[in-house]
Amino acid sequence: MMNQEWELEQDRLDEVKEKLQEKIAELEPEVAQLYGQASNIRKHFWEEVSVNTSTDEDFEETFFSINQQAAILSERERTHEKRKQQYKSLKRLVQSPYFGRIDFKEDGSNEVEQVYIGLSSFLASDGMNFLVYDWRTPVASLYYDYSPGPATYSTPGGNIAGNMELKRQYQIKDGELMNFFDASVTIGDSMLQEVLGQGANNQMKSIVATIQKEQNAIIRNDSSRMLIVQGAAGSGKTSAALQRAAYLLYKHRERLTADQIVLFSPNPMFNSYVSTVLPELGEENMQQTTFQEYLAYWLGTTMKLEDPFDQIEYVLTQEASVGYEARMDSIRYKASEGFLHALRHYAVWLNKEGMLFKDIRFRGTDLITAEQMANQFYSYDPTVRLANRVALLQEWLMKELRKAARKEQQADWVDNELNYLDTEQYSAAYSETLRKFQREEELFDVSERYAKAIDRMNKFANQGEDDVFDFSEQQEELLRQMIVKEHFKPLRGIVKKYKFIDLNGLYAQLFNEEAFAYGVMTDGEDVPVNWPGVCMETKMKLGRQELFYEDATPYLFLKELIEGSRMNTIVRHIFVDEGQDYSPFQYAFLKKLFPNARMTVLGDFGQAIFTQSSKLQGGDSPLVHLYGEENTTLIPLLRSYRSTKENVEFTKAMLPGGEDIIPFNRQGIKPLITIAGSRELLQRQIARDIESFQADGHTSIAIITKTAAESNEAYESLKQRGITGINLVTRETLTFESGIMVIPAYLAKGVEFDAVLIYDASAEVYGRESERKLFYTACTRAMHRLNLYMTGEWSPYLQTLNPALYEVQALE
Ligand SMILES: Nc1ncnc2c1ncn2[C@@H]1O[C@H](COP(=O)(O)OP(=O)(O)OP(=O)(O)O)[C@@H](O)[C@H]1O
Repeated sequence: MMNQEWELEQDRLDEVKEKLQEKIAELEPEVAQLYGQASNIRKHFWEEVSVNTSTDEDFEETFFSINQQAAILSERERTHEKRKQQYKSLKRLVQSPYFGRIDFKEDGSNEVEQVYIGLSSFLASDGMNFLVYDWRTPVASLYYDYSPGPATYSTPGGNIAGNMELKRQYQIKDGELMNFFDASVTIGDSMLQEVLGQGANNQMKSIVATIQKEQNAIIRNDSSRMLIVQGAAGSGKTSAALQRAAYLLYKHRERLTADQIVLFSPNPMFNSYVSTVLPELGEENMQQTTFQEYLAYWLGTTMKLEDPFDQIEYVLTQEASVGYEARMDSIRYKASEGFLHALRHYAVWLNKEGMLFKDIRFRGTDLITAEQMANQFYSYDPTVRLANRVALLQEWLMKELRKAARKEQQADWVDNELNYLDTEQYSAAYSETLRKFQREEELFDVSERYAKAIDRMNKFANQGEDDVFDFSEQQEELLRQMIVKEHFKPLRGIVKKYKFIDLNGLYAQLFNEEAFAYGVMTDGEDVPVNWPGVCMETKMKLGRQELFYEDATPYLFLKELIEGSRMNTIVRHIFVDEGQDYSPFQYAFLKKLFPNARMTVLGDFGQAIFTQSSKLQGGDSPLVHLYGEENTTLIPLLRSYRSTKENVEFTKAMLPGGEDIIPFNRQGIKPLITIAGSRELLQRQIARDIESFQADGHTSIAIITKTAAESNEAYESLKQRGITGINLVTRETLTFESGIMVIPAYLAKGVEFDAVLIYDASAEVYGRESERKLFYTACTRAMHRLNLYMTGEWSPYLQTLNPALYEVQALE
């Protein structure tokens, strides 16, 4: 029986491969021509944002119409692109045409349909018969959601119910059938066992062949504005996110393109780690960025920004320094919803009083003073929103500048500049001036006058010498205008770029030591305990034109309350990975920045290593408040796939609430705790263990440290001990390489290794309760092997563990 089945499957595979080859041969000549044409993907999506000075609705509408035009224009390009894509996916299919099959009998029908599922659909030449169904088609969801028996799937036309008679998984490599299993006869998921048993890679893999039911729910969710996934370490959050992006691109292929999806990653290295998944699935990559990149784009030219890794280094290493407690208070407070409300109220208060401006000066004197600006500003109708008033003031300032420029034209310094010109220079400057004028907006006004001048000249030709028009006088006037205009250019720049607003002053004004004043400005917000310290730290940093990481987003938030919000209406989906690491502020920001986007947040509060973290679920989750409970779906993931059962049992035991985590049943070796009598012994043992891991065939090995300084120490000591090919990963590292690496825990977020060595797990290093999650994050990076080393007292997180969960060895 089995042999017969095997033959049938083999024959079918051969047939499909042959048809695929035929189709490839047919497309080849056409595609050869199209190659070399670069795809046209938008790189900096925020360059396309615009300032909103009117109502949100107005703007959305304008943008919508612009979008439509752009869509038509790019349609042609897309057709070419589709051809190339089709060709590429056929090439991929030939290697492995499908990975699954279900036999489905629809209720009321006598026929059993065989549905083969692969990376993309492939139709027989009659155009009717699906030889392979794309894994994202509605019918394919049966494969992920059901075991044989009654099953239902939904289509745009409604639900279809029936009976699944068979569910089969295939392993096809390089076009060869290696194996297949029927779900009804295999115990456990052997396919998944095999995939998870493999080594870690420096690139994330696609998981389409083994997507689990609860992951499928994330991938195919297409109704909620906000989808939150709270998932244990290694539960496949990032994997699900990437397959979800591929799913959305497929489902909405007529109107959604890859550049309308943006992924926010924890660091640039992570971007490189996940960048191959979508292309592997036959889709163009989505846009990937980090929040820091966004901050730097808008603030980086005027302020020196601290990044989140500087901040965490400070938090982890500077406990003994003066002002530490105040800074911690400050970080917590500035990430809170309370501060968000405070800033919103502050903008309302500024409508009545307190706006701060900067004098506009010219050649050493005040042209328009801050006081004049304030008077003008507060003369506008008080019901006009802050940003709109600023826009009015901006217009007024432009007008004032034009007035001042006219006055300035007769000034002595202009005479001086004119006098420097000899005849030749003079006429060259004149024609240059004219040319410039013709290019500029004010052309109308000037050319009108010029036309009049020509007119008068013509009259002069007719009327004789008496009525001589002094052409040189006109030339001079034009030149004077131009000279002043050139000198006023920076002033216009100040106005256009809102530099007449004292933003630093406005932000600093909030941090007036008097809690009472703060309450007045923010409609009664309370201040944190260490308020004077918070105020001092903040103002000191601002005074140096620098911003702490915790200040950068609120500062930008205030800037936008004043200047108008920037928004991008093109992007339709945002994915935020490691979502627990973002503050409520950052979420408020993303919501504002992408008004037309749905948000998918993936995270794990168990790995919340930053002080400003947000809870993902529960009544106090800022994420649930963002779009309201009715628009939010929460999907928990409790099964952990990355690590062996032994590793998961060990790590979950140190996490409060970890008892809910369910390890995938993959057997391995218990974590090993090595206690060394000295640092020397510890380092020597680490070097030995690395070699033995390598001998066992583990290619990706990470020595995980707490801080950058510890990383340096580990790196140097291993080099000295003759371990070669080690990469020291710092926050500047852009690509994720496999091999041996030394890496601080906060940079190892989201990635995984065959073997993890925790460089120093003693209480001296991981002693504070606040660092428990950092430790947990580090340990959960291990797929197969986890070793921990220490010289002194054990970290308290380990002391309380059941000794049956680990092995211990002591070195003297
Ligand atoms: N359904 C699946 N089939 C095969 N492999 C899977 C599946 N789900 C998860 N994995 C694997 O488990 C590992 C962890 O997945 P992933 O990195 O997506 O988890 P995560 O929840 O984002 O983890 P963390 O929060 O710890 O960063 C990866 O190697 C991934 O390929």
